[in-house]
Amino acid sequence: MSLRIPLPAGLSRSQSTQDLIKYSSADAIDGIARNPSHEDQKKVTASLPQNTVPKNPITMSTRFDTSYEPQLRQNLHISGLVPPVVESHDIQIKRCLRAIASKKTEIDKYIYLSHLRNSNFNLFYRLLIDNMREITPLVYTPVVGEACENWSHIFSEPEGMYLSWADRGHLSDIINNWPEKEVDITVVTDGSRILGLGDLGVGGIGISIGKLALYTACAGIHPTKTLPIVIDLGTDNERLLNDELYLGSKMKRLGEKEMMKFLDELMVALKTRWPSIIIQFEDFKNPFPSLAKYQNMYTCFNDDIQGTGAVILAGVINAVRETKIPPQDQRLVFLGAGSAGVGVARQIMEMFKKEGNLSEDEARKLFYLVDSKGLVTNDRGDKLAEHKIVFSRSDNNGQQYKTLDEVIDYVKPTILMGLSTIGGAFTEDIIKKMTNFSERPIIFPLSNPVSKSECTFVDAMKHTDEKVLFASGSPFPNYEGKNGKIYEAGQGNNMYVFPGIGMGAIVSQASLINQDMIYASAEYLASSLTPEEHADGLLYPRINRIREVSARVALGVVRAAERNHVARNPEINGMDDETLVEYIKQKMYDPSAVPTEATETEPDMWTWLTSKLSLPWSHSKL
Ligand SMILES: NC(=O)C1=CN([C@@H]2O[C@H](COP(=O)(O)OP(=O)(O)OC[C@H]3O[C@@H](n4cnc5c(N)ncnc54)[C@H](O)[C@@H]3O)[C@@H](O)[C@H]2O)C=CC1
Ligand SMILES: CC(=O)C(=O)O
Ligand SMILES: [Mg+2]
Repeated sequence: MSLRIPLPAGLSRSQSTQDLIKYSSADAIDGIARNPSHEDQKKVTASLPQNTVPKNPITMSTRFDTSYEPQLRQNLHISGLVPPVVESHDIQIKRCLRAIASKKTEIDKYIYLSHLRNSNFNLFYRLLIDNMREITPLVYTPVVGEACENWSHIFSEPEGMYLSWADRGHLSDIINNWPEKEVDITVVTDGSRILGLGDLGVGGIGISIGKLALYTACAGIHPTKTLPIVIDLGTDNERLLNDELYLGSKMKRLGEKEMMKFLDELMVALKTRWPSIIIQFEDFKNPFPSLAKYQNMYTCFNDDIQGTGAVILAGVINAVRETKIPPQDQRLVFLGAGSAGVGVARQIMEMFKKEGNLSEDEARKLFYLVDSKGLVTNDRGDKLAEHKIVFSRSDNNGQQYKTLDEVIDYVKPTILMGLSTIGGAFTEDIIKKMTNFSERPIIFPLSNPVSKSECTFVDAMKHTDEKVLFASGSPFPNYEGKNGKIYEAGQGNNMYVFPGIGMGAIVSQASLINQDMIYASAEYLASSLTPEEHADGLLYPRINRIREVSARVALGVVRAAERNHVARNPEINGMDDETLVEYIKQKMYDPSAVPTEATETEPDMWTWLTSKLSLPWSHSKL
């Protein structure tokens, strides 16, 4: 039985890795995707609706780019306010890279990059898109974790909205304070479980900002159309409560009831101001109630349950194929039975049902979930949280398995997943044991940031004699094998799907984001690897191709939205895959697409200054 998922129509597997790296050029992206003739390509583009090509207006925070020609500077009234040289983004990026290299700590690099984003987001995104592998870890996991932990100490500009319990009853008015007229997508966290770092209170806004930066870099959602939000319902983090610099409300975290009340009001406020807004829930300690309540009412999804489920499903599809063991003969142990663990287990179970022709019950029996109390069983004596019940075992003959070691000996798994927040939990002994149960053990330590990863890439490679099929939540450096071969660690992080899910929902104007759309994101991701990536043993595409990959994921999401009758954009009716993917790409923000001349309506310096003074921060459009 083959698990190979067919490529979406038009996706070529024939391009070289070198080509892929040049994805920032529109021609290169097209070449990778379809390898069309130039004439074919023109036909596709000509058939697109005329308003597709996005405008990229000069905004307050792109106003002082040194790439502007003298005439444009005059029109913008910025002559003399920028150094005289006119230089390309490439040259400016060299300066940025030098500046980053000169910073002594990673958090200093993070701070520098935040300032760059706020002072010239076109340059920031050019830098990020062209250097995904190097810069992503500085704006996302792992460094964003450190930033969130220290948020109240490094804070200098708002960059998003802080909504507190004291604001309830007025959330609509407060949402109206956001200076941008159009918002396509928001990431909302309550800061209660940031990566594997626990309750970081309002510092959690760093994760909303980081996720949205990736929406822009990976899927081309315009930066001004993204809105990071943290809801501040207190914190149980004593360090923060005792810190005079803490920026949030100094009170104990409120309970589930208050949170739902607050979210009810927030959802209405967001939808009232921006009726088509996509809402992504992120890093809630208990995200199940909000997903259950809102998923059929709003265009929303939960990244930790659904995004993670989809991205790991994609990696597992590719890894299971390598093991040559059919789904019905796989056995999976999950360390961690929280939102991510259960979300991932659910998605893989769906795939096993489909690909292995298994009933729900047969598929479910392949999964063994372990939480802080041991193997999740019906008779272990505690009241199980609702989300765990579906995977709770009843075949343990009254025996309770308390440690991961015991569970491994009992289950003899072929697949080991880590979503536990326990760094180093996959010991040498455990990794070695995995080689007894499968020639190619699948070991995915997925907890973030790196310090919480259940094992390192080096350990997984060494202790399995380089046989492991590996993916981690945070990036690991390459590993040089015994024969000098260089192995790359797969990054099983929801960043491979959430940008495409969001973009797909925006492009299709989806009224809802349902399971079929989430599952499609995994299928299209799994099938997006090039032959070279397969040959190199990768489970995920190389990260420098992520913009191309996100367009493919978005295509899958749009197709699923259409199948499920939740797509509302009449422009996409009847488009074939080739035209649709072109349409998606043309919607993508390109940081280099700046106008060469400003219109006469550009304000002079005085108007600019007054508008800047009256606005909370500098991203506002003129
Ligand atoms: N790679 C990725 O894309 C993603 C990774 N994650 C990571 O997964 C981790 C968990 O996230 P959530 O499930 O949302 O958190 P959660 O708090 O809902 O779940 C954590 C789970 O780990 C279990 N656990 C805690 N200590 C344990 C111990 N000593 N032994 C065994 N189990 C233990 C808990 O009982 C719970 O079931 C975090 O580190 C997060 O960063 C989450 C989402 C996406
Ligand atoms: C990646 C992510 O969403 C998390 O670690 O929570
Ligand atoms: Mg998360």
